[in-house]
This record gives sequence, C-alpha cells and structure tokens, in this order.
Amino acid sequence: MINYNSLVKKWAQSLELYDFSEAQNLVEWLFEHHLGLRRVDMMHFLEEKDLPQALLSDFERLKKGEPIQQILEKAPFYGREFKVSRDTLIPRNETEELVHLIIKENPQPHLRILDIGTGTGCIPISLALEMNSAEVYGLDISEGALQIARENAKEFKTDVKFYQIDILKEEISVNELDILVSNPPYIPEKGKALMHKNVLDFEPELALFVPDEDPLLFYRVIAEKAKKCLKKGGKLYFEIHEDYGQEVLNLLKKQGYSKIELIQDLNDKDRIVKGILG
Ligand SMILES: C[S@@+](CC[C@H](N)C(=O)[O-])C[C@H]1O[C@@H](n2cnc3c(N)ncnc32)[C@H](O)[C@@H]1O
Repeated sequence: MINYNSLVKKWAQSLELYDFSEAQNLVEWLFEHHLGLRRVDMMHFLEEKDLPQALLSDFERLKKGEPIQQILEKAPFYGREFKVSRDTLIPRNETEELVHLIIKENPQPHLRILDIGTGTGCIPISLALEMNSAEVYGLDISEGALQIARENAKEFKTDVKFYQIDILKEEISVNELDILVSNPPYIPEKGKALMHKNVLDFEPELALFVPDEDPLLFYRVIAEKAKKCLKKGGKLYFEIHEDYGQEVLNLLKKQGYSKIELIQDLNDKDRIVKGILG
C-alpha cells in the first residue's frame, strides 16, 4: 500500500519531459479523472497493482509527451470543459483573456458575432453562453475541428452556427456583424525549432503555423474581408503573436480601422489587437 501523495510524487518523477511541479499537476489530473481523487485525499491509501488499466495506459501516453487534454479528450476553457481532438488546437489561457475582454466591453443585447478559425468552438460557444442573447457564428477550414465544435455546441445547448470556409480563398457568408473575432494561426514556421515536443507532435499544424515570409497573412486577409461583413462601428478583435503587436496594429491602421489598441496579457506580453470599422 502507498498513500496517494507519495504515489503522485513517484509517478511525477518519471515524467521527464516536464518540470516536477507541472508533472505533479498532470499526474493529479489523471488520478482525478480515473479515480475521483483530489489533493485533499493525499492520505488516501492505494494498492498500485490494483490501479485500473486505463489509468496506466494514459500515464504511458503522458510519458511520451502527449498533452493531457488530448489523452482525456477535454480541456478547461472559461469555466467549462470543452471536447478536444487531434484536429483541434487545445484552448489556451490567453484566449480566455480575449473572450473575457469581449464580454466585458460589449454588454448590449442581440449582438451578431463571428469567430474565424474556431477550432473547438471555445470562443463562440463561451460568448453565446456569457453574453446577452448574442447571435453567434463560427467558421473553420477543418471539417474535423468543426465536428468537435458542433459537439461542444450541442453539449452546452447553444445554437452557434458553424460553417466550413477557407478564409484565405472564400468570402465570409455572414454579414451585418457587430463583432468579428479571430485567433488565427500565427506562429512562423521558423518558430517550430523552439516549440515543445508535445505541441509539435500532437496539435494540428493547420492551427498553428504561417509562412515565415508572411506572418501576418491571416490578419491582413481577415481585416480586409471584415470590412464587408462588419456593420459600420463594428469591432474587430484579434489574438496575436507577442512579437507582432505593433505590426498588426499598423496593418489595421493602414486598412482604415479606428480606435486601434494593443493589449497585453496577464504575463505582460502583447496579445490582443482591436479596432473599430469606420
Ligand atoms: C490558433 S487555432 C484557434 C482555434 C480556436 N479558435 C482557439 O482559440 O482555441 C486556428 C484555427 O484556424 C483554423 N484555420 C487554419 N487555416 C484556416 C483557413 N484558411 N480558413 C479558416 N480556418 C483556418 C485552424 O483549423 C484552427 O482551428
């Protein structure tokens, strides 16, 4: 017999890809998922040989660097658990900050909102649930991602409507929008060298990378197309790569947007650019 606390420490030591405190969190997350154990159960005693096979095989996947959210097929976002898959980006904390800003700044009822590059649908679904009777749409190029987004919308009983569109090639079919939001792919290919194995091997390239020679590709195309589908006075909100804040800001200026702002995330990195049409 071994107490839960010691077992967590023992397993965490063998997760070599993570620092020890992160490894402990991941192991606790697995135990909570499979056995319902929490930190307060640290003195609970377990027999290692009786642990369920599913827990052991999930732990093996964790050791190989697979993100825990993909092992458990769910990720927390803005107070809810969203289904994720190998076709979707795992929602990030920075994107929760973007959602929070939009909710805070737009208390009016019945706003029409579109999210471009929706992935799990975490942005439009959270906005639909948190805002005042908003009419919300999401689009993505990936059918696999859209399937997960639709499952999430059903799970949370929202009627967010999703479309499959390649934003680089097709026109946006929703118009008269009050808000257009996007967290598009924004990591230049050269950034791959610096990225953690568990992102590179397990998250879709389609969600992450842009060509080195054109890192602002999505921002330029979306800002241009947004002019046709935003109402006058409509708002554009972008999540951005921390190295490109000033450049995205200049791009919106050049495209004629007004009241443009660059906003930092909780880690003080440039993370959001917003502007108003007209
Ligand atoms: C950085 S992920 C963001 C996912 C989600 N909105 C989030 O914040 O967690 C970018 C998304 O853009 C989608 N995407 C990539 N290229 C696209 C394109 N040409 N047209 C539409 N969506 C695209 C990807 O499939 C991916 O879901």
